Amino acid sequence: MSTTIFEANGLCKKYGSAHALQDIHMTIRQGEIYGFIGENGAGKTTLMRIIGGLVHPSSGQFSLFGQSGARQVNQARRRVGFLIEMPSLYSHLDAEENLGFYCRMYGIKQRSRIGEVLQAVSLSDTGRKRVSGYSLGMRQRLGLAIALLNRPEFLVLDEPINGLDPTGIMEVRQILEQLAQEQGVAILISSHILSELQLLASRFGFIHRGRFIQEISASELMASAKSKICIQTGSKDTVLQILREQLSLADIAVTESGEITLPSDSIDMEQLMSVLLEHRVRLEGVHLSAPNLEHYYMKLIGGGK
Ligand SMILES: Nc1ncnc2c1ncn2[C@@H]1O[C@H](COP(=O)(O)OP(=O)(O)OP(=O)(O)O)[C@@H](O)[C@H]1O
Repeated sequence: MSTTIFEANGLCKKYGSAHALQDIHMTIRQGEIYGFIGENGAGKTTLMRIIGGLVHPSSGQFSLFGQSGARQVNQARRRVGFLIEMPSLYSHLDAEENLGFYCRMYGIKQRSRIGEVLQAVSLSDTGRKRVSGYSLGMRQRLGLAIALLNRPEFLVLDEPINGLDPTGIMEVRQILEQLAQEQGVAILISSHILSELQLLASRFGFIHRGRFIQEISASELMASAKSKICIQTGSKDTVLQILREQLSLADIAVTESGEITLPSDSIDMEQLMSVLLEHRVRLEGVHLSAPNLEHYYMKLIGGGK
């Protein structure tokens, strides 16, 4: 079992009488990418702010790198990189100058680190361009570069792929995967883009209205539901008849959008295709759908069918 990096025990945060977080228990281990999922206002940022020392819990405890005393936790925070909301960027300065400011703030003397993090987030070629001319995606990447400056062993990233285009999202995924796999960095990441989190994270924690409702590993997610064959066709009745009567298949369903689904292990895909084509049915699409984080989440919070 790898080292515990962060552990929360009964963490609560109240704003007035409103609970932003209630009785949170969770553990994040070295080298894992932990996807933190919840609706707007669920409490994700609040937990991250607690880790960053920006907010104090109302009750409960947490440890960081095994440290739980206030002074020791503060020391331990030096080993963490944070991207919580957008960091303050000086818009009249370029990327290098902004990073230089944070180096001074963190007491990082090694100037070559600036070039390394700029390269890591693909901003090396921005030259003297001022941050005021940056796109949202470039600002996000500069924010990530700031979080990487201190060579963190734990990264806390609140919606780091917000505003990135598909290439930017893929680049960030590659950076994070590399950090976790090659350097054993633990990563806590929140995002509303669940399809991307599913590609990235090895474990998922679900929070709903301030309560931690479930945790599941990537492999448990894959085992949570059978993958399905999905058929889109203009000859729905004929296809249903073939599947039920000729192929004697059970467990066939029709979705609201008219797609026919059946368990992928009930028939060989090639056999299915050849029978359907033999009957000259009009096929608009046939694909395999794997268990999906979005469906899992919707079901979990009672929003799915
Ligand atoms: N400073 C504050 N004062 C009062 N209430 C707050 C404060 N900060 C957060 N809250 C409340 O705490 C709850 C949790 O907010 P939080 O920002 O942690 O949610 P979130 O899961 O990060 O949401 P989002 O996905 O929108 O970022 C919300 O109801 C929010 O309104």
